Amino acid sequence: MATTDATGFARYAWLTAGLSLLFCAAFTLYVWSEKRIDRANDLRHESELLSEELRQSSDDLTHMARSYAATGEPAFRRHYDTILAIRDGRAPRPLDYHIIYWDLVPADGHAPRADGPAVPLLTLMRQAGITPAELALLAQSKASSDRLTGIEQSAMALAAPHADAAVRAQASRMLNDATYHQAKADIMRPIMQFQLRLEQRTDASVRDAKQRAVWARHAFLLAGVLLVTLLLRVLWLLRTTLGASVTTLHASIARLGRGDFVTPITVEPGRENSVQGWLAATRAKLASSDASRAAAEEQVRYLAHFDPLTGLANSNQMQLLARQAFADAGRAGQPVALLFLDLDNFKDINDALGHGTGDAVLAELARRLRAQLAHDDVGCRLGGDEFVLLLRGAGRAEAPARAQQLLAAVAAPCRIEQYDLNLSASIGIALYPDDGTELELLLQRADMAMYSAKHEGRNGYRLFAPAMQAHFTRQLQLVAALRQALGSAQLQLVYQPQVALHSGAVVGAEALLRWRHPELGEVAPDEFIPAAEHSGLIVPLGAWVLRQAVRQARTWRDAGLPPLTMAVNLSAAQFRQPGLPELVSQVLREEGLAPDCLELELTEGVAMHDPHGAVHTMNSLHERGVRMAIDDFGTGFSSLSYLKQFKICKLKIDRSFVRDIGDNPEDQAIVAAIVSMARGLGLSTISEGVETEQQLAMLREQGCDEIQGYYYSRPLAADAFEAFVRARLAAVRLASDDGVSANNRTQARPIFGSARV
Ligand SMILES: Nc1nc2c(ncn2[C@@H]2O[C@@H]3COP(=O)(O)O[C@H]4[C@@H](O)[C@H](n5cnc6c(=O)[nH]c(N)nc65)O[C@@H]4COP(=O)(O)O[C@H]3[C@H]2O)c(=O)[nH]1
Repeated sequence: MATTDATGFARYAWLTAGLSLLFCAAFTLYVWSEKRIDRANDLRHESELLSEELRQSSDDLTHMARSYAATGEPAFRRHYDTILAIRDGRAPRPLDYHIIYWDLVPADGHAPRADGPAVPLLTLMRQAGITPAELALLAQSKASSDRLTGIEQSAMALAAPHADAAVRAQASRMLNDATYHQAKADIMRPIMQFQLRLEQRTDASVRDAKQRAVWARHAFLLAGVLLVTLLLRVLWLLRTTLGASVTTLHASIARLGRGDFVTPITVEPGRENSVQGWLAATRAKLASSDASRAAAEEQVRYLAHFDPLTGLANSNQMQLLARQAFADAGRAGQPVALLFLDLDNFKDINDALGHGTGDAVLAELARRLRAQLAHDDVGCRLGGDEFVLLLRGAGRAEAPARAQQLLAAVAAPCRIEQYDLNLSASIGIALYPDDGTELELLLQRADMAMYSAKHEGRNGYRLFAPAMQAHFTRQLQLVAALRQALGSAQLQLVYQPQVALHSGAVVGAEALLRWRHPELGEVAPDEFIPAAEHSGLIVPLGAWVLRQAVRQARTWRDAGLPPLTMAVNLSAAQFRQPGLPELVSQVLREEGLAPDCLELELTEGVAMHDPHGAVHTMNSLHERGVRMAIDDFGTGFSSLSYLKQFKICKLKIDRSFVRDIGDNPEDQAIVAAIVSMARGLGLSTISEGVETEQQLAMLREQGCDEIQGYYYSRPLAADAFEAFVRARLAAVRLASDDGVSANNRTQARPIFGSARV
């Protein structure tokens, strides 16, 4: 509708402009017509004056001639000549001189007016716009008058100043006889005819002009009325398009210009689609975007201090709140417990159920934690599944109980979406002021304590102890030294034989890493492997081990040793590397070893941490012909369904079940179950940590396939291992030559079993 109004408005505006032009044209025509009337009248008047001048000059000449004839007064004769000279253009024409000559002749005889140009009367007549026919009449009259001047001149010649009375009387008769009168009449007749014609012609043109003026006036009036009507229409349309008066509109725009989006702009009903309506809508939008901007700013302010997922304070805000809490506690002489809480196995939830569920778990966890906090305690989310809680007034006596409450709250049954989850957390506690007065230090120490809690089985809490600090310092020291040691002679591999129970032959070797540091001395793998895993160094370190072990296997094969399987430990971080299968293939290719000579050992925990990913990686390695074994089997929580899917060939029974197998029926039962299950799944078994003959006998009884342990040999340097294998081979051959089982011969006397390398 507004568009229609605007179009109508434009159309009417153009129409109005056109009509205005028409109005002006009509007005101009009217004025022009009126001027034409005036001009015609002026011309008539001027022409009449000129014709009158001709007649009057003739009369004046007659008077002068008669007066001179009667009186002989020379002045009359002079006047006569002057009139004639002016009429013929020989003397200057006095300014404003028309027909009256007498008023130019005052008593003193001086001319009263200034002189103008000398122009003959006929020339003036010609210039006055008189038609040729009319001019011919005046010329005829002028010619008659000129002829009469001949009679007059003759009469005046007779009446010289000293002429006698009879001569003068004769001269006067010449100027009054019938001939003279006839001549005079010849002058007047054409003038009369001229005046008649002039009258008729002028009347006609005046009539014409009047007629035109009437038309023009009517057109002008009509255009005026129409213009006013159109103007009113245009104004109405303008008002409709604007939707309000110009003043109201101006006020509305001025308000918006000032940034006032709050005061509403009123719109008359039905005028929503007008300029005022649009302004009102724009104001509403601006007001709403203003409100959105304010809300966004508020949100930004909120996000600067709070975690949007849980509504808890973020680390920025925690700094402020912690400083406040420590300052208050410092003044009051009270303790503050800083609890560092980390969900156990949260990564599994995220990986298995997705990040959306993970977020829901974190939100639920935050809700539970908040419910446990006193009003002046502080709850923060540092990021991920890490939370920090500041408990005011909680010292060494109270903090453990509070931590226990929090752990219980976390462990309460939890249903997120369709999942029933068992949540647990590990908490590290650092106390203000005992463990530090600075937030940074307390956080670091609580973090250490939390890691200790994780290390010791999770779902628990630990108070910070200085020993932890020593442990972490040692870990840092080891990591730094290990980084230096990478690729140097400090690192060596040793190889522990793996013996087939049924033949007593060495069928494989497990590669084990050794580190001798020039200052730290021999560092145990149980110490430096976790440090390497923690720091990520295990990835390059593991790659180095893999290449060294594969190279050694190839060297032994080239040296003529019987086929052996080289077992290499894979850490969790290595196993998670997306390029692991490619790396393994590359190393085998470059070192020239058949893939089935390599066996990668993966702990049960690592495999079950992300079973989906493990299946994928194992499939890829299996396709490349590489063998896989599960290390430390029995200590984790393998799901049988996954075990079925894993492309493995061997289970390595953990040494904790072997240690007491001779005396402990439970261990015997476990080992029997593992062996039987492995057979069921088509897997072989190897027992580690076999040290005694009794253990060996029990394992043979249970049907275990292979043995690894000090009973046969400690891990050996490469050349010692080679010697071991050759010696064992010779012993086995000798035994078979004697017809005695190699097992019977060798089991009682392990070879190279004396020194740990
Ligand atoms: N008490 C006893 N122990 C025996 C016996 N036979 C062998 N052992 C020890 O048991 C460990 C077997 O290795 P693991 O279970 O893979 O456990 C290994 C493995 O998890 C890790 N590790 C060692 N080398 C590497 C490596 O190159 N890469 C990775 N990722 N981990 C390694 O360090 C752990 C400890 O290695 P080591 O100290 O070499 O300890 C070795 C070995 O010396 C025995 O009869 N009695």
